[in-house]
Amino acid sequence: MYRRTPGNEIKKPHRSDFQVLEEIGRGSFGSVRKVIYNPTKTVMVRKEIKYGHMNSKERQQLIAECSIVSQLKQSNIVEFFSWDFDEQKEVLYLYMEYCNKGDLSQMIKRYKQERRYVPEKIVWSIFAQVLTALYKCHYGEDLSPLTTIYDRMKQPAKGKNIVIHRDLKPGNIFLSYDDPNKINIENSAIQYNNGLLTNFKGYTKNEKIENNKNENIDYNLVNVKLGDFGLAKSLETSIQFATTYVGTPYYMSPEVLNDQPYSPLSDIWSLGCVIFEMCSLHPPFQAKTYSELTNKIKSGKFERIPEYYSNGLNSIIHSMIDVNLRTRPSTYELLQDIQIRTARKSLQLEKFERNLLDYEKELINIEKLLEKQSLEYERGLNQLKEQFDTAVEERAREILSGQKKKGSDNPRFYDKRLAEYYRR
Ligand SMILES: Nc1ncnc2c1ncn2[C@@H]1O[C@H](COP(=O)(O)OP(=O)(O)OP(=O)(O)O)[C@@H](O)[C@H]1O
Repeated sequence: MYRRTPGNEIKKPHRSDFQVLEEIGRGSFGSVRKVIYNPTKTVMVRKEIKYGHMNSKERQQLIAECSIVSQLKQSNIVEFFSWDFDEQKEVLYLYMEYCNKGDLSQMIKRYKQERRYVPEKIVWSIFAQVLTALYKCHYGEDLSPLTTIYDRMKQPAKGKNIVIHRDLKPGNIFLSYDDPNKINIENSAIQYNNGLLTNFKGYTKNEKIENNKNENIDYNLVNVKLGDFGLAKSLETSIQFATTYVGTPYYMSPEVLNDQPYSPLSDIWSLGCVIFEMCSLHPPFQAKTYSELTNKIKSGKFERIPEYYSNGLNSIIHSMIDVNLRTRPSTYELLQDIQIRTARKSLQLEKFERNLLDYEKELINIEKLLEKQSLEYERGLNQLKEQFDTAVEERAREILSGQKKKGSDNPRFYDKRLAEYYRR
């Protein structure tokens, strides 16, 4: 992301390096737009956060959290590229990886509209990927790949750099196909034409966005990316958060509702609610009023997920939505579950297979290129051979007729052609 300048020093991207495209949504703190980072032609999102109302302490906290989140690099976490300020407008811009297949709330909505359950294999796969992201956040280290599903996992060290998400909900779990940047440029409302950005022919912006909404997505193939975290903490204390946060706390743990501090286990409660919703197509606790909802959450009583799903899945969800913090499992403990291990192993194998296929495609391309080069080489050689034969014939005719062509008495006239022939 950081490009090298002629002086070879690494330069932080500037706002002018980004081409701003269409708005893809609006959150509590401002709009989210697609952008292109011109030096690498990469599609990203730019999220804006208006900070005018914050006092200097809150601003400093926001910056500190940006820098923590920017260091969280893991393939199941939305990559954070850079940020900058527009001091006049008092807006902070965050530049992040663009996830091209929407988020989990949109996926749940689709299944609900189609009156279908999300297949259990997809539920486990998404569950395992979010846990992999949470492992990085809660323990500050990457989860090692599994050799077999029975591998013993070493107990993670007590993390120094613990990051708690604090706002885990379906809308913050993003979905993406592999190589999103390539796909995005093709699917975008604009396209490259000889290096210039032009409007996509035949589509108005809105039609194209609408088309993307109706596009077929194979949820077996999506990569899960956890996004939008950390920042909630600094914003939560701000006046804007208090006045604009209108969301219902469906995923908030009872301890947080009771004003106790967030802990990694609060994320586990929220994740339990998200997985429940993926199965039941509605959150575990619903109510008409805020106080009825918080009472239900604090009681911790909710129904079984539909019979369509296994007892194993039902019981792991119930273990997570547990009011008792002492018995609620940690990320590490959840990763021991045999179904989670199976889902992780199968994701690893699928990725390996995809890499093999890519490798095979690359080999086929190289083979075609070599074939083309060898044909061109042969054609060139034949041309030279013809030229040489013609020259020899001409010379023979000259000798026989006793005539001389200008320059042909110079032996180098023929040597040069011969040398070229043999050099080839
Ligand atoms: N990295 C991303 N890739 C693709 N789409 C994104 C990305 N980040 C946000 N979006 C989309 O932008 C829209 C607004 O997102 P944002 O996270 O700001 O708000 P929200 O989650 O809807 O609400 P809140 O601000 O209360 O969390 C959503 O439709 C979301 O799916």
